[in-house]
Amino acid sequence: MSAVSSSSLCLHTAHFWNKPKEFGRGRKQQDKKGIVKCSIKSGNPSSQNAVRVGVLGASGYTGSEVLRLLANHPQFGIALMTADRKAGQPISSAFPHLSTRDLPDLIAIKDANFSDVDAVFCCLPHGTTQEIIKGLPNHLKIVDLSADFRLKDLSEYEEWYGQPHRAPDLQKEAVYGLTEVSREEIKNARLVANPGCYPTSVQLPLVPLIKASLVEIKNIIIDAKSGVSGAGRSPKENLLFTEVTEGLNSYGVTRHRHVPEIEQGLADAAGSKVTVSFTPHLIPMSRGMQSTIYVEMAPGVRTEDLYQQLKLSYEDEEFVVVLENGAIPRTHSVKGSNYCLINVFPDRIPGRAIIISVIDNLVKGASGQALQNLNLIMGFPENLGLQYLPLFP
Ligand SMILES: NC(=O)C1=CN([C@@H]2O[C@H](COP(=O)(O)OP(=O)(O)OC[C@H]3O[C@@H](n4cnc5c(N)ncnc54)[C@H](OP(=O)(O)O)[C@@H]3O)[C@@H](O)[C@H]2O)C=CC1
Ligand SMILES: CC(=O)N[C@@H](CCC(=O)OP(=O)(O)O)C(=O)O
Repeated sequence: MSAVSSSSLCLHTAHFWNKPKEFGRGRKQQDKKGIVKCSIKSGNPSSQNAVRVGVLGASGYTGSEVLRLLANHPQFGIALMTADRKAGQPISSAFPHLSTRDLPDLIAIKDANFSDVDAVFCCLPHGTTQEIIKGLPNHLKIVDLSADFRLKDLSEYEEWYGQPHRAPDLQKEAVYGLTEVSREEIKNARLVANPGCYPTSVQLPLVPLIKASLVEIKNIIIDAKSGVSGAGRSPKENLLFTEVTEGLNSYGVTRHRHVPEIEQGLADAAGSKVTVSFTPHLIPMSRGMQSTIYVEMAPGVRTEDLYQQLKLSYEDEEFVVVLENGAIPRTHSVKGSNYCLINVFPDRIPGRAIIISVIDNLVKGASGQALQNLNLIMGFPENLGLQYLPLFP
């Protein structure tokens, strides 16, 4: 796969997701290449014009989730969508659930012309993403959902990802996009490294508690569980129905690549090195993630203090909700939404507390947070296109 070609297919139109397809009319508006004509000017966020967005990796789970979320976005129009194996196909063959809207066909990245695009969501596998982003034109705002630009320390990147970083200069420029923590930096970023799903579910509860010195930064134990969509759409033997259903699979024990990402975020909050025990598990459900976090409280601190601090930290946040005392956060309560639900409980072991945090791995853990970040970059209200209630049951 190569970097972007400028002599390639040019898509001069953006597709507005906020209107359902007009059956019988929409098709008539297509030109010979099947491109739907819409009179949408490109990206001046301060005016009423639409921002023209590209989705790289639109045939994957996070890419399709970006498309679903953009359906309710009044300002972002979809200008182009890429795939690898599925390049050349209409989106309806990759994702029948998206076939009720007029969208561009999937194309290879090498055939994409970004001259008329303002911003991209990069929903590609980690490792290959850095080369692709390196080849993108400078005018683009980029929210990268992969892990490629998350670790500031390049030697740590090499240690955990097993290869030297191939775009170190871009790495220096990237802003880590945990929205509630780095909002102001994100607003001015060109390249945002969207956090991993597990790190999002862990950092949202722990960062305010560590910043307030309410928990000890040693002895943090994280027991985390993810639905299978967290592993992406490419076929893998360990993701077969027979391997996953009716079972619980731990993986990456002691060496999951989200360990350094979590430790980096917690160290920033603490101002000193933090080491965590982190064990992820695959559970037989499509989407959803829970992190159960065991912490030791600072001397004299009570569980109630942790609870009040979390309440205070997130009282003005729309998407992070600290539940009422004693209520259990459940993955069912966040499915399809951008919410993170948190609560804290006293442990039977004196001086310790148990924190439970749940998110939808594909929304707050990926595409929803990415949209939150692009809204910020483009100067729009952060919640635009994200006010979905969870799907329950
Ligand atoms: N799934 C999740 O819950 C989360 C995922 N992430 C990260 O987001 C990124 C995307 O994940 P996800 O959507 O799950 O992955 P998928 O495997 O579902 O999708 C990957 C996408 O990238 C395309 N692709 C694969 N290889 C290449 C290549 N060499 N060149 C160009 N395009 C390529 C695929 O095209 P095709 O289908 O045609 O092969 C597909 O569109 C990953 O980095 C992942 O780690 C982050 C947070 C959560
Ligand atoms: C269930 C499952 O396999 N989950 C993925 C995490 C998904 C994610 O956030 O990955 P990135 O860091 O690549 O963005 C994993 O454990 O690798």
